[in-house]
Amino acid sequence: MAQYTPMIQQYLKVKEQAQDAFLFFRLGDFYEMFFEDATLAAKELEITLTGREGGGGEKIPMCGVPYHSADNYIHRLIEKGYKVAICEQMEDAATTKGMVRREIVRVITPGTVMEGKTLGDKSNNYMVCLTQKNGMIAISACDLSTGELYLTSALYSEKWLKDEIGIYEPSEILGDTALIHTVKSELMTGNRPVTFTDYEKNKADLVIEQFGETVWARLGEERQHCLATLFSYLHETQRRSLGQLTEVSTYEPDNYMILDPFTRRNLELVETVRDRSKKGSLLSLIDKTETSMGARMLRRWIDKPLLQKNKIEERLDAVDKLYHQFILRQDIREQLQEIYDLERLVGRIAFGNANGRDMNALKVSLARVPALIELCLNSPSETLQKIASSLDHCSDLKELIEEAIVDEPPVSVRDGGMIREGYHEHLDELRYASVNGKRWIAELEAREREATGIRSLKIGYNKVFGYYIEVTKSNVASLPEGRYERKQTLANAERYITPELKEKETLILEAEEKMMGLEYSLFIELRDKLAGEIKRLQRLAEQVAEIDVYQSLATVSAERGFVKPVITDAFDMKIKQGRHPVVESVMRDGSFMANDTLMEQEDPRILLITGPNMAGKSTYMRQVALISILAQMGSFVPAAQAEVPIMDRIFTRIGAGDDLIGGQSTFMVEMADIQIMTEKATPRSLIIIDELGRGTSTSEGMAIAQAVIEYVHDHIGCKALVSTHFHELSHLEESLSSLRNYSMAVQEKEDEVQFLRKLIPGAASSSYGIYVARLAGLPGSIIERANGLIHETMGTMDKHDHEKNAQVESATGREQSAAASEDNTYSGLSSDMQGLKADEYVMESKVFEKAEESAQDTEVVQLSIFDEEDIQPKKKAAHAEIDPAVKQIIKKLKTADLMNMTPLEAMQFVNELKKKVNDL
Ligand SMILES: Nc1ncnc2c1ncn2[C@@H]1O[C@H](COP(=O)(O)OP(=O)(O)OP(=O)(O)O)[C@@H](O)[C@H]1O
Repeated sequence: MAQYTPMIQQYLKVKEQAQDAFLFFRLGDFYEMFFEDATLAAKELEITLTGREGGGGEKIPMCGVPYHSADNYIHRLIEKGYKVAICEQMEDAATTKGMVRREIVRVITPGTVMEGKTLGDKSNNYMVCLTQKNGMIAISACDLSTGELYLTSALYSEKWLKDEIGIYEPSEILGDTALIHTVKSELMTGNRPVTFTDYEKNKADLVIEQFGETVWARLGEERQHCLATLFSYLHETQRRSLGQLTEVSTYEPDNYMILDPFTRRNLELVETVRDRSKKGSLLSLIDKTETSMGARMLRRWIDKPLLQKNKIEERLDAVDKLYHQFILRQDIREQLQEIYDLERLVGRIAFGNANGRDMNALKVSLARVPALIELCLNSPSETLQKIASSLDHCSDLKELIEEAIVDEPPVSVRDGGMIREGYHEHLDELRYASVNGKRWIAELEAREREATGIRSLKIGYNKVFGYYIEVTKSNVASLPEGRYERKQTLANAERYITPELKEKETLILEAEEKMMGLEYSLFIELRDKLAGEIKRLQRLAEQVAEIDVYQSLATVSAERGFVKPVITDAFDMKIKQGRHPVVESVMRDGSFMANDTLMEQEDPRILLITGPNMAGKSTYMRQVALISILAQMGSFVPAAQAEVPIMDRIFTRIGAGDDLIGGQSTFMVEMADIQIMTEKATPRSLIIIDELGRGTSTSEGMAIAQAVIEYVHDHIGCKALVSTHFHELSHLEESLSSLRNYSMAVQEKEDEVQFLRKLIPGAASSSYGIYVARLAGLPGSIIERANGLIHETMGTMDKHDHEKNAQVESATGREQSAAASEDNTYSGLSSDMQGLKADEYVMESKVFEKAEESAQDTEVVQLSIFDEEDIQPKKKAAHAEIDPAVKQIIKKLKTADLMNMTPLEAMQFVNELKKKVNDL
């Protein structure tokens, strides 16, 4: 340390307090960065890296950004997930002897950013804090820019933790090291990077100071601990009081329908699976809100559909009343259009970084409130009337701003020009002095021109010399001697001052300085006054948001022909002519095929849907889920008629290959999810499984699919929609009393297949995979070859007449090998195993209920081999001895009781064996 200059020493001392952040160190008009900060910032911000003598001989890496354009650079770093600590000069450099004191005044982090582009137009920016205590996990989520603060807790469950965090899509997560470690690898959040901070300090007194003893005492211990941790961090980074956090909204996780991150994503509730864009999601379809706080509230409603019938009905009633009132909706929208983002405006006022323009935006917004109240009071909706009659006009606050702030104030709050004339007497006097002084100067210019006869003489001003008289060089000789004191020589001109000019200058500058100081303090006084009324303003923002959401839902429902659902406490779901709102919206008018849904306690409770690829199975299943979600959030639904029971959870397992996360295979993820489903689903849940078991071999996949369906049927007893490409599973209809086969209708004409997109009773007869492959434009040679293979298989199957095999065989190469082998037993397959070290071994296991011939329980093992070149099974020479290791594995498989294993166990067992075969 000693080798460095005092300034660098000071830098290093401050930097110790902000080790995980870039330190923006104020030096005059610049924020400078040094050492590693400088090297990295130069790279990230694409600015020049220089060096500075800092003592110790070597040059210290340095880079800097101008104070006036720092915001832009700060936000670029924040967007990349970094933190930025702002270190300011705490003393006036001009009047301080020695080193100016410097301190960190705020640490801006991705979760605490209050301004700038980083905050998307409408969406929230949450920071989430995770803690655990007494076997409970607590989560608090805070958006400093809007003043929202949510708090909840539950018994320790990793699944719940991930589900809940997924809803907030936080940009920053802090708290308990172990919990952070748990969520870090698998977090399903939006496109933004997430910043993680292990943070375990906590300060209860900060929370008590913020919300009072009573609120504190009402919180459970684990929640207290969580808030105390969050506030400790906020205090450390923001270093000021957080007036915008006026309330803590606690909630119980089981008050809302549970939608895990996979389900939210699969159903494309807020963004699409393909490119994670908002466009194409359910939210973007139903978002006709006019205000940002309305848009955020709508998003919260989608994230957390309600479970209480009366609350849902209250919302539905408001939508219903507006649905039928086109003109009223228009009028309400017109008022809302003029209302700015109240939550963020108010947030900035409380935080202390609102400027004159923010004040005026608030004023303009408040001006719309009386008309909005009037409209709602006269609406036929009791809910809207209720909101309107409790709505606070805040017109006193509007008047305050109106009296104080000019119509077009500047951005900066320090340069004056904000306060209206007549607002403050002394300010007016100072202004008069300054204006008079300037007028005097203008007159002086005219007088000097006349006295000297120099027409081009002018009076100018700069920061260094103040006011001066400027004369071009060619006219200097005409100046009278003695009166002018030369101050500056330019290429073509000379600049002079006179004692008279300097005297006036002092008066003007003093008045201006005082004026700016006074304006600033008047502005702060007004801002503080408004900040003191923040609760009223926040309540107003929330009520405006709610009105906005109702008009949005009503507008969409009317535009898209949605109907009011009947919410029931019963079990049955009855949808007539249901539609997928988003798929329908992108289709030409009328071409979407509506389908009914009927699911009852007894029969049918589970719909097993077969049908070719592209037939519309996924669309159908998703539409049922979306209708439920829309209904429970209080919206109309895309159907001709709908009776919707309240669901506690929608669970979807859609086997798309795009959900590879954390290095797990799709199949592993699928199985882990199914395991959670078996644990969590209740009779009031809706389960949607699309193409279960696709990620593994046919026989395994089908065995698992069957076992899962049986489990859902016998042990969970909830509604389920299951689509499968295993047509063989349709036999389940015979053994499971509440399961019915359905399929998506197709029409065959000669060589053509037409998808009718109609759900019909009964299983599909064919999968038309090859037809779809042709539609997708696969080369003719491949299509021909595939057709050939199918026929070959069919021929072999006929020959063997293996009724039991009909369950497992499909047109893939693997199965052909097994079917074509002489016998599906150990000895029959043995010949295939010889000399195939270089080939891929694929092993499949299948348990048949009963071997018909032997009339006793038997396990049949199939081992088949692919040749890598053409994925075509090849029979190999049958002489050599079987490898003992292979024998062992086969034995193990033969004795394994696969059917009595849980799906996860079965999968692990088979994977283990596969690995052994591969290791041979
Ligand atoms: N009810 C419908 N009316 C009109 N078009 C539909 C309907 N349902 C689906 N489609 C169209 O068919 C396409 C395929 O639908 P979907 O993905 O649901 O089929 P799928 O049977 O699940 O196919 P796969 O098994 O290949 O996933 C959709 O993208 C949509 O354009």
